[in-house]
Amino acid sequence: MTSSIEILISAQNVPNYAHPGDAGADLLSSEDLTLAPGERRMVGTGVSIALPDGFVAFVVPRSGLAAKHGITVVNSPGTVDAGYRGEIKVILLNTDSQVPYDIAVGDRIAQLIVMPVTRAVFVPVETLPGSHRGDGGFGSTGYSSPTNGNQS
Ligand SMILES: O=c1ccn([C@H]2C[C@H](O)[C@@H](COP(=O)(O)OP(=O)(O)OP(=O)(O)O)O2)c(=O)[nH]1
Ligand SMILES: [Mg+2]
Repeated sequence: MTSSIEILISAQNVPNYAHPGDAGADLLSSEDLTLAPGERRMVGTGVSIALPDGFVAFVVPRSGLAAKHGITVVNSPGTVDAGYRGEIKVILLNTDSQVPYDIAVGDRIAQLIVMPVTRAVFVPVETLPGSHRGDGGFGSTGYSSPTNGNQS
């Protein structure tokens, strides 16, 4: 069962969840523009929100735009802090090297995911406690299926 919270919003177009249970509510462009091949642009949404303390909103790409047109969000996930009251902007990138992409007012350009967030109290120490993984990372476990014995 999906939980929900009320979020105060000031918006020309309120973000909408396309289906019950969707994690992302679609953000609409407040501008007409064309993204040239390879162009990066900060695009307005006309949306400002007042997130309750203890929540964050992430601006993330739409998979359809990415798969069909190579349009992505450069800083994905874009972080909207609880205290931010400005307009949510989407930093779009046209990754296609040849085809421009037209955006009209009202087009769904990205989606917003609201999540609870935990703040850390960082405690500096000389030595960290050990762990099974240790400092292995960046492909240390290999790439093929771990069941076929080939760890390369
Ligand atoms: O995709 C994004 C990312 C951020 N923001 C807004 C909300 C966020 O709270 C604020 C600052 O974002 P962030 O902390 O990622 O950017 P910064 O470069 O660290 O800026 P600042 O110094 O203002 O924190 O900008 C957006 O509207 N869209
Ligand atoms: Mg910041």
